[in-house]
Amino acid sequence: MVTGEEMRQIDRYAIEEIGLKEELLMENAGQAFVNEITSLLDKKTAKIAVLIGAGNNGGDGFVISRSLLEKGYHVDVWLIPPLEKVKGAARYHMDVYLKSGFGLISYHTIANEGFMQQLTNYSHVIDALLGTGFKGTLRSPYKEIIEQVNKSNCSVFTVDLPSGITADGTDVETLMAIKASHTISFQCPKLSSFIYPPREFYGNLSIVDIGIPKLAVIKVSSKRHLWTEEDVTRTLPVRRPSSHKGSHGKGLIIAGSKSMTGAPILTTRACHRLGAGLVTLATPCSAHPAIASQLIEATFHLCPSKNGEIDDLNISNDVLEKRYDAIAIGPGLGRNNNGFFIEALIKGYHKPLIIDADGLYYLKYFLPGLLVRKQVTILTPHLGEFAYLTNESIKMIEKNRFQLSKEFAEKYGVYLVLKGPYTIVTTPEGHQFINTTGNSSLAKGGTGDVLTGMVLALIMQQKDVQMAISNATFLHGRAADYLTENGWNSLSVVASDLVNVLPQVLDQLQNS
Ligand SMILES: NC(=O)C1=CN([C@@H]2O[C@H](COP(=O)(O)OP(=O)(O)OC[C@H]3O[C@@H](n4cnc5c(N)ncnc54)[C@H](O)[C@@H]3O)[C@@H](O)[C@H]2O)[C@H](O)CC1
Ligand SMILES: [K+]
Repeated sequence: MVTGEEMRQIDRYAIEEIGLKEELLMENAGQAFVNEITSLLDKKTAKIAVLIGAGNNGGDGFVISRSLLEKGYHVDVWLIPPLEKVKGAARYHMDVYLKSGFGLISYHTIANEGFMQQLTNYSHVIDALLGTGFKGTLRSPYKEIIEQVNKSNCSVFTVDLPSGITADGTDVETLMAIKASHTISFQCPKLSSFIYPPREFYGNLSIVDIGIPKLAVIKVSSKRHLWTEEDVTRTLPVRRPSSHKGSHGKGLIIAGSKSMTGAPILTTRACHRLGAGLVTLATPCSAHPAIASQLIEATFHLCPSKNGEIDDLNISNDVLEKRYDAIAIGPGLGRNNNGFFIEALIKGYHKPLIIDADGLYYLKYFLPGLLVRKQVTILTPHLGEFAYLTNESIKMIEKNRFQLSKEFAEKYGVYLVLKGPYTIVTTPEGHQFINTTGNSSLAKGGTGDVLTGMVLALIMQQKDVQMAISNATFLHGRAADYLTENGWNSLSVVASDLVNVLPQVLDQLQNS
């Protein structure tokens, strides 16, 4: 996962330090693009317009056009800028294209509105207008061309990233960009392909290798990575036959209130489902009867309640440390008391602590306590909770999810799980791991409570905290995908469905 600048540095390193010629990389890019799309194009019926800009994205377009024409596809090349504006590697490939005996249409030979008419002759458009070199606001005639392509009935394949989208996805205000059905991106996914709303313009995304040596990527040391199924199957804890319930962790969940009894049930069930050995639920005595009838595997620690919510934990930190390997606090806690027991835990419980939901509401007043806390602390806010914690607007967070979560995690020395499509797990050192599972069925109450229970279960069974969190996040999203792929309508998935299909999801992974 790279920014535009990091991609440029990777390119430069491959070309200048390793000595791969840019023209070669461009040839590889064009050929890889064609290999990826031929299965989607019917050679007999497809009529393809390749729209070519002035930079190297356009250069790719010349390689793509030459390759498709050599394969017998019906292709028209539309060169948008005047010929003399095409430079460098793009110029090299334009010359190769022309000397291979193929022609081009210069956009400037037709009036602007004529182009709209022309588009009706094509079934497909290949967008090689702008790539990672795009910045600022779209200049003419690209703006008009993009509007017309989006209005046409053509199916659009876009080269590297949709024209009008920046690689970093920061300026999401005035989004005028190519709406692609497929994006074939080179070597590394760009940040904007995992940020909404830019992501919506990519359509189906495939990443193709264009022969850039891994050393070039490592040298630029981008600290953002996808957390893939391969990472999960490689790192998920495997049960040892000799294990016993004590070896899979004893967790405490502090959650629930008289008016919110479902959240602690979801969190506790999810924690059991993902293999925790022993789970105790600390909940106000006023909520206990309603919850206890639903949870047979859990034990309880009853807390004095005020306003139907936990008023005090009524247990000392050193007893907590002796009894529990980790604590998760927050689901359904309520916000009507002072939450001082959370501050006491931050200061005095020297083992891993997960703070979620209403726990984050109180945390806002105890943030300085995080600056001195040395032990593992995991925060799992959604966009709204993170906006509240940081006093930023949700829009601001959405535009700068990577940067803002990195700054927060590094400042407070916490693992930050910024939930949403493409949940980002950030470590205290600022490494970021992006989740790629899940769907809109997760956007409803209770799903966050389930994730909290899953994170608690795995951090007690895996040494590496980031891997445990990323695995929990992956499985959580994969449960939602499992449901929608097996007949559940995404509207009707409820949080407890996620918990119920975890065995199948684990089974699918371990047998994949
Ligand atoms: N390793 C790789 O990823 C490779 C990538 N390749 C392709 O190269 C482009 C990046 O090429 P670059 O020349 O840097 O820029 P672009 O082609 O994206 O665009 C520059 C071009 O666009 C004009 N421009 C910039 N901003 C605007 C604007 N707001 N409005 C209008 N026009 C604008 C600018 O003037 C330039 O003329 C990358 O995406 C890949 O597709 C290599 O081909 C192979 C290796
Ligand atoms: K493009």
